[in-house]
Amino acid sequence: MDDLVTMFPHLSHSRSVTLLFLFLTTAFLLVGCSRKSGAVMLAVLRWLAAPVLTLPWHRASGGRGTRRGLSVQVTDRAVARRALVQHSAAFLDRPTGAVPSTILTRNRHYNILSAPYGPYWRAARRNVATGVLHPSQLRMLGGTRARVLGDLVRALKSGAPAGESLYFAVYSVLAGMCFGEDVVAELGETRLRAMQKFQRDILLALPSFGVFVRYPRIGRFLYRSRWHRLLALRRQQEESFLPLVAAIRNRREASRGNTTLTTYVESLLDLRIHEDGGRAVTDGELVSLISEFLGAGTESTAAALEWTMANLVKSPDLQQKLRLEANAMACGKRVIEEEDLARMPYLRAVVLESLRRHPPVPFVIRRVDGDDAKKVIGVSRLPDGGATVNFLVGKIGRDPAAWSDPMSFKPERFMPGGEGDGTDLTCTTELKMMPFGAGRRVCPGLATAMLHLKYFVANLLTEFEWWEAEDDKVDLTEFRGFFFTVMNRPLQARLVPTDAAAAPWLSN
Ligand code: HEM
Repeated sequence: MDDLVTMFPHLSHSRSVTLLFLFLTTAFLLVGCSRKSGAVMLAVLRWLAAPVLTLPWHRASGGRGTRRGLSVQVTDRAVARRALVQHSAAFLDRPTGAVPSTILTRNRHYNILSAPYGPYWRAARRNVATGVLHPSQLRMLGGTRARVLGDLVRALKSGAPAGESLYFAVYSVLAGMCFGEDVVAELGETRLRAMQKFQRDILLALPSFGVFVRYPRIGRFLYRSRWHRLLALRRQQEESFLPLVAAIRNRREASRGNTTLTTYVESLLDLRIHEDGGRAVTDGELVSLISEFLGAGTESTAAALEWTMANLVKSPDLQQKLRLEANAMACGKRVIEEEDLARMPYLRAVVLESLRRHPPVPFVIRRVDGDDAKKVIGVSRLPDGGATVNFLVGKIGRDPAAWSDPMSFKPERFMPGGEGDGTDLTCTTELKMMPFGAGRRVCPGLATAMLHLKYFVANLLTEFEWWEAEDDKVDLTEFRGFFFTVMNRPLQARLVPTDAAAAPWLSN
């Protein structure tokens, strides 16, 4: 039954939905509610879906975008920039059901990713971008990063699997930024790991919940066990996060004025939506915003970190070149910190090449309507309710017109004089790759992600030599999840400590 989720990606068209509803009701009445009825209904729905998905919409012009059904796919860099940057006002909303929180809360509690363009989105986005993700705040988090790096290095030295350990490290840093170091310390590693696990469970289960957004009225009756699972997962989120929020709320009065560092939860408690009567963020929104911060921030950054380390394992010569740069920076220091990273051009090149070659978020998606959008995507009319435009991030970053030998991993292309020299990740001046999206809804975590990627890669290379395991070769095959592109098999590597004496702080 899972393929129903992908079968009806665009059934928002009013006629299709009416037709679907009539058929479904008839089928339901005919076959009754027995378990076997599911298979019959699936066949009916499949049959019903076929003509809807093959509506003869014409091809989009203005690049190599092709238009199928009610969806436009853009692979051309110029079209992507024209749409997302130059005509950003027409490309502001994401389609309902394309983002996790919309699905999990059935459109009831928005976070930044799922919010339609408007006062709530503006306030929530400004809060995170000028608050916890702002470079001035990141600078104050050196202690959190060093604590997590220490735990990570210890785990790797004791033989913990590389891929899984990288994910937990990224999650731990973000949890520190979200709740504060003291709350995370009180939680302890076991509970933090449990929180990360259920966040992952949600991500894996989400694709199967899309039916409840598309069929809000009948979905819960047709897919009863899925419905109960969705409610249970959301309840688990609330039971996990809200007690932490309450603890922070009680505690912060005491520390008010004593610290310049504001955690994400504290900033959310202070947030007011001025254009909406000055209201505070509701508990439902709080849970969705926290879940987004931990989920979107971890899965994307950790996937990129894993891809980067995997490519370095595959290319010992590149790894050694980067290690020399890192060692020169580490010289006599406990850890390579933020200010050092800015002086490591090859490190930046390696991370950028990894994001170009393996962007963790495979597409950027928008719901569009109106004349401006029509002009940009090159169509004369749009169906009722607009169209979905899908910018294929991976293809754009591998465009042979922009990148020589685009499938190869060559960090040198981002060094001075290379074709990627000066690449603008926000795509404001030029769009050559767009791993963080573009335009007004570009990822607000860009600077944070780049800092964490560079920080972990640099320090992990000074700590270890990363070799391919004899019996478990690194496999660079991609697994396309619903929201993220990750390694098909988690990274395994043979780690050789470079010099235990160089890191005496780890023996604490
Ligand atoms: C390597 C790491 C990351 C990658 C590749 C990535 C990628 C993306 C992409 C492609 C988008 C969609 C942009 C668009 O539609 O134009 C996005 C949006 C978003 N990202 Fe990230 N992201 C990363 C890290 C983070 C981090 C660390 C956070 C926060 C902790 C974060 C929070 C968000 C949020 C809140 C949005 C929604 C923005 C909006 O709708 O206004 N991301 N990200």
